Amino acid sequence: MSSKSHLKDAKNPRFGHLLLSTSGPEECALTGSALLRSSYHNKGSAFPSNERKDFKLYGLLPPNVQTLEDQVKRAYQQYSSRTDALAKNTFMTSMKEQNEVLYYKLIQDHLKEMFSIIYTPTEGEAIQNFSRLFRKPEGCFLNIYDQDRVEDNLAQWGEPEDIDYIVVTDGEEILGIGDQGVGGILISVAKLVLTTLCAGIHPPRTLPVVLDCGTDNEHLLNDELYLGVRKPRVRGKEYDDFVDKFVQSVQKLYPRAYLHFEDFGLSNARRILDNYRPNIACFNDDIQGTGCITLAAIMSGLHVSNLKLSEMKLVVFGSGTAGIGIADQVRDAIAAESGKSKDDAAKQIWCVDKPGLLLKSLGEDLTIGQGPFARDDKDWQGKDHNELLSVIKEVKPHVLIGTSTKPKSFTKEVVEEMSKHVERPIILPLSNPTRLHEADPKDINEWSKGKALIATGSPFPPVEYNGKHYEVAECNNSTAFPGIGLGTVLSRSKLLSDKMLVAAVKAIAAQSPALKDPSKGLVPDVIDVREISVHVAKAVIKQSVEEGLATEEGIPENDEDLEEWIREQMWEPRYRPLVHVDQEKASKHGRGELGTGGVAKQAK
Ligand SMILES: NC(=O)C1=CN([C@@H]2O[C@H](COP(=O)(O)OP(=O)(O)OC[C@H]3O[C@@H](n4cnc5c(N)ncnc54)[C@H](O)[C@@H]3O)[C@@H](O)[C@H]2O)C=CC1
Ligand SMILES: CC(=O)C(=O)O
Repeated sequence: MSSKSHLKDAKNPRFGHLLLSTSGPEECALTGSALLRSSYHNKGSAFPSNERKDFKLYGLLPPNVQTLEDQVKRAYQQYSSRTDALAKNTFMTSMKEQNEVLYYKLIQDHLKEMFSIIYTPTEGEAIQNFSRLFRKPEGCFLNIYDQDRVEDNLAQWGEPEDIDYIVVTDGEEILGIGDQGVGGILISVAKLVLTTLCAGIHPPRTLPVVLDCGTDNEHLLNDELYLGVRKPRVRGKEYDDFVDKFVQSVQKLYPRAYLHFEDFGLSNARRILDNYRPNIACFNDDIQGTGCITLAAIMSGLHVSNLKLSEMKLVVFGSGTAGIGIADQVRDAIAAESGKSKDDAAKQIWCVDKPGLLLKSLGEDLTIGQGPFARDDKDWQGKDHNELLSVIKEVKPHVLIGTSTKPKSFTKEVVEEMSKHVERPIILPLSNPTRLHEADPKDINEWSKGKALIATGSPFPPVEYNGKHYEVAECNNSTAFPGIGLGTVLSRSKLLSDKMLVAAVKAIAAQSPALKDPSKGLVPDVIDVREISVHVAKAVIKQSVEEGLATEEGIPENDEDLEEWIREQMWEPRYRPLVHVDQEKASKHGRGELGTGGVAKQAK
């Protein structure tokens, strides 16, 4: 377990109200080797001599004092010596356990290169191998067979004001690789790493959680080293009670925390979101985050094609959590832009899944999310609706989205058919990991003769046609959820409303490089994501204030001040001076990690 600091609210001289502290000294009661083992406070070879003296570190470190930059240089050499992606990922996990500031600084300085290592696709591999690679636990493990302990287990992470952001998964539908049981904890960890990297959410104020409900993954059930509950997944009332117990405990213990649901299975994701959204500030990334980033990509593609949302026709291939999340977001945006009813707006969207086009006659086989998009059977009588290609021929869509996990399903024929009817087909194969993409952007580009506007779920290199280069944007919810979370956390919004999400989409779309140059990405590049997050957070905060949902009192009214206020509260990886406090003072803060360790309240 690494220790965490208690970041106190501080007065900002300029605005005169409370801010999360990002500067100034941090209090720490740990000394000697306990301090070196605290990943949040550890500076390793960068401890300055005064801190070596005050914190009893002499003799525990080699004599030369290094800068963070020196450390990054050394760590990057070590990272580069690992030859395969998974080995690089495990190296980074160890680095995080040893020194969080160095970990975040190393990634920040090599963001483009390391993003796919610490996130999809390589994190997917790490999750699949969780029980084999396991060395040190991170996060909160809650067990459906131990429901009475949920509140106590969660209470170990601090006092009511200590936690801002929780990511929780039940591990059922991870990153396109299905049920990973308890290994899902690593997606909660990875998404929180992104909130820090991309939006400056303070690492010690976050909490990754897995709800271990068993697994239906036979491979894991038969693996003698599997670390989770080795039983089939619990479903039905017992599952719902468990989720509810968790949510109620979070509300009781950490009433300020924003709850991010991640990678729940198809049958639960939407139900859970619909259930809690009216009452607490919560978010489902696969539904809403994916919906937001994809709508932003569509909006910038439509801008290039000079087309209005209300004229656009969209086919979604793979109508599960992400596909329907996108369909919802697009439908709502069409309705808002055109004044159409949601039902009429839904008529611009055709959803395809395993049985082919979703038709009303599928009845109870349709999920609650799919229902509103199912088409009248009579409109398709005598027409082939079983294959994607025939649906494309009939509908002649402007936009095709893949969230099916079916690789190579956007065939040459499909892409050629789309290109026949539309000047600039917008084609977004979003399934992760890379091997599951519905098509390779290089092929889409060739088959459409350079006309397609493409974005993908995982990173791809630029493509070329007739000597011209086209950037392939990564359309991944990682560009959306950190800024949405930052805005909701900073405004202490009671809820995350639809309008706050729309505001976020507009803020992302407005920053899309393709607006200025159509050969550039349809959504902003990850390298710019911190800046994008400031704009997204600003839009979210303003909307929250407008709807009377924000409870933070000191939000500046004017745009420039608001931006500065946001930036000042974003955590950055740099060493802050440490001030030694005694155990007695530390325990007043309620976080045991300020003490010498071994206290029940000691956090991660
Ligand atoms: N780029 C991004 O930001 C995101 C990408 N994704 C990716 O989208 C994919 C789907 O994720 P979820 O929606 O969470 O999974 P899901 O399991 O909820 O949905 C997948 C859907 O595809 C359907 N499907 C499977 N095989 C099919 C086939 N042969 N033809 C037509 N439909 C088929 C399934 O029946 C299901 O409805 C994953 O690969 C995931 O990594 C998900 C969220 C965000
Ligand atoms: C990106 C993401 O959330 C997924 O692939 O599921």
